[in-house]
Amino acid sequence: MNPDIVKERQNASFDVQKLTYILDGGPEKTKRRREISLVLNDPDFDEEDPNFLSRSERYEQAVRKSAQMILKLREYGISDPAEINCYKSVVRGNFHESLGLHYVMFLPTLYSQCDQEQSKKWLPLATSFEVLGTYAQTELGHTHLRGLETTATFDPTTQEFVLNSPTVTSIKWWPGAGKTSNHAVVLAQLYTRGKCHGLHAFIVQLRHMDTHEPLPILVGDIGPKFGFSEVDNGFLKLDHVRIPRENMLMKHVEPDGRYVKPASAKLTYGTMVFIRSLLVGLSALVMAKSCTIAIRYSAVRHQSEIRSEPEPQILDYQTQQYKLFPLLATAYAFSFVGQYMTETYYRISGDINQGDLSELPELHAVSAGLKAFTTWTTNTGIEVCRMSCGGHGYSRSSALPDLYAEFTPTCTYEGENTVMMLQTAYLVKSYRQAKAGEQLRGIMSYLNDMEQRHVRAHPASARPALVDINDLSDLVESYKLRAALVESAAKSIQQELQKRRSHEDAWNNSAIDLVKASDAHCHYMVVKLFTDKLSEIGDPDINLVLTTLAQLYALHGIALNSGDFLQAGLLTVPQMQQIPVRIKELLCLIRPNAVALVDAFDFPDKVLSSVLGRYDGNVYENLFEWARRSPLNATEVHESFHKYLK
Ligand SMILES: CCCCCCCCCCCCCCCCCCCCCC(=O)SCCNC(=O)CCNC(=O)[C@H](O)C(C)(C)COP(=O)(O)OP(=O)(O)OC[C@H]1O[C@@H](n2cnc3c(N)ncnc32)[C@H](O)[C@@H]1OP(=O)(O)O
Ligand SMILES: Cc1cc2nc3c(=O)[nH]c(=O)nc-3n(C[C@H](O)[C@H](O)[C@H](O)COP(=O)(O)OP(=O)(O)OC[C@H]3O[C@@H](n4cnc5c(N)ncnc54)[C@H](O)[C@@H]3O)c2cc1C
Repeated sequence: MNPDIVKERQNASFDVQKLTYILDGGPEKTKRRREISLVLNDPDFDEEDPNFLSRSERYEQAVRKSAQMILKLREYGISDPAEINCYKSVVRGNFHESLGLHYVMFLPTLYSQCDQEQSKKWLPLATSFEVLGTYAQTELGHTHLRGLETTATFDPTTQEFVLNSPTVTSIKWWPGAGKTSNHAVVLAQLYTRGKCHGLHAFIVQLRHMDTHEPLPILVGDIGPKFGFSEVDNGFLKLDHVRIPRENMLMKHVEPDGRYVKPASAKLTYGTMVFIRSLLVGLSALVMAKSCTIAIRYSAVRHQSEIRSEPEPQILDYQTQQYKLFPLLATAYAFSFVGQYMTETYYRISGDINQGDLSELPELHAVSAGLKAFTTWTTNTGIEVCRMSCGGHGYSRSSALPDLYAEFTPTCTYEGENTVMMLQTAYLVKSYRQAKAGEQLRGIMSYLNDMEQRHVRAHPASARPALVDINDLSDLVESYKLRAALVESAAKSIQQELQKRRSHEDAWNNSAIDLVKASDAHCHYMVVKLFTDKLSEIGDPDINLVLTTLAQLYALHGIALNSGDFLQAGLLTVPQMQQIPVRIKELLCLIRPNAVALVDAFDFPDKVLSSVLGRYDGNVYENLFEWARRSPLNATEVHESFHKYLK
């Protein structure tokens, strides 16, 4: 064990184990997660470091691992979805799996959209993995749902739907598992009795069940990408492919071609809402991994000097702390927001299953906004962690390049982040409702008293100081009032309308304000949820250290967005000047606990797969060992010498 890291752990002011329990949701859950993590010792999962393999080899290794996972899940009798998720995230490490789409999109779509008869047919096939599925929605030319071109036309004479990709732009593009799957949920515009009824989901068989040969359908892999090398993102061109009427999910077409409206057309989009909710938790997980790597490495790396010899740990540099500790605070904040998002998703989707759709718009708005907010922040955060590790952060052995490459598409997939932020229509609508005197409930209720508070551009000196910057509840209140930026967005729309612009143009001309308002709303939610969580934590030592992190998270966010807070007169200039001073004090308070705080995330070394983030801190000898395994070192003299240099 590296002596620096031993010393760091001795300095901790709280019980790491107890904090792990809080993150997991209780000691029982930690125990079970650790039991599941024992799978890492299973020799059947021994594998080559993917960084030393070609793309095709990586795909093959991933398929083998996916198949092993299925067998092992059966062998160990793991069937609870949360446990399956835990098991898979341990085995997957920092990479995706080729059967991922089957689990996260195909199966959930079947579960939520099959009627009884369809469930009876498809669920046994899909849960036994005879049917391997993907989710084919995006097309070469469009992702915007109303713009999708693939058609499904009902033919009452044969009781079939005819699926067709009429143009190049209508070819399905991106769905994972282009080579792996034999079925797809295909999203297509439904036509019956000559009328279009919008997007609906259909189950389409793509490949022969025994030989895996494609049916008369063009299907394949779209080629190498920025990351996602284990995943065969695919293309799919359907040329008048016929499927039985029973393959339409939620069956909205009667045998005579009559269309029966669903309770809400948006139920077809449910799987996207599910994944967006999951991505909030994934952001927390990846931010936590990145911080673990960068902070442990910063504790064992010595460089340069502060006073005179010996060289200090780089974690003692104030600037290093300023790079990493706000991200550490963010990892904690997002962990609690992830828990909230999961609970909210299951609560509201439970109501939806019972026929109560009243909270569907809120679930959509919250999951879309938080997905965008947390993935954007994490995406930037991983890169900060990587650069804070200097040159060694650039080596794939650090895992940070892979974490970035695998995570960055979360800002794009499942709804491009700007587009998701623009789903703030809901916020503006809520604001208008509140203005008209309606009492809002839930997370939007803060808009009820906006008219009284009148938060808007104001000379800061003209307003009384509202905020004690050391008081978290005051900071939450400030974020809440800043979230009233939605008022500016609503006003911008109003002004545009007064200029006789159409509603659509008024919307587009206010889009920057709308995204800002949405971002401020999400930021408020994160600060509030983090602060609320503190009241649940009884252990005084843990409460203290998490309060310090929450304060850092809130104040750092204000420092980054000082213009908003000053403009709205929420903070005075002298208060603003105190914030950097307080942030520096908080960095000093967090410093002795930094390693313990990342230890509490409890990532096994194999899951981190990072030489820099090793628990024992023995970085250098293992870095040398890792480099020696590089395929270029397989022979002392590389063949290119004989071919070209000699
Ligand atoms: C420590 C923590 C531990 C935790 C650990 C946790 C670890 C977890 C680990 C797990 C690993 C997970 C990751 C795996 C990897 C995944 C692989 C990759 C998968 C990628 C798959 C994909 O990438 S798959 C394709 C996704 N492709 C989109 O995402 C299209 C976006 N584009 C749109 O989504 C629409 O285009 C857009 C813009 C809404 C306009 O929708 P539209 O066309 O209908 O038009 P409008 O805007 O007019 O909307 C009309 C009205 O519908 C309302 N509305 C719209 N959507 C609604 C909805 N969903 N629900 C309700 N309401 C909705 C709207 O709010 C309006 O409401 P209103 O009328 O009242 O105003
Ligand atoms: C790794 C990966 C895996 C994927 N897996 C799947 C899958 O399994 N199944 C599937 O169906 N799809 C999948 N996708 C596709 C993914 O869902 C889309 O790429 C995503 O929804 C974004 O759409 P787009 O690529 O068309 O981007 P575009 O929408 O073309 O975005 C390009 C730019 O235009 C801007 N823009 C677009 N519309 C607006 C607007 N209304 N207002 C303001 N700005 C706008 C965006 O902000 C962005 O800056 C995957 C994508 C990736 C990268």
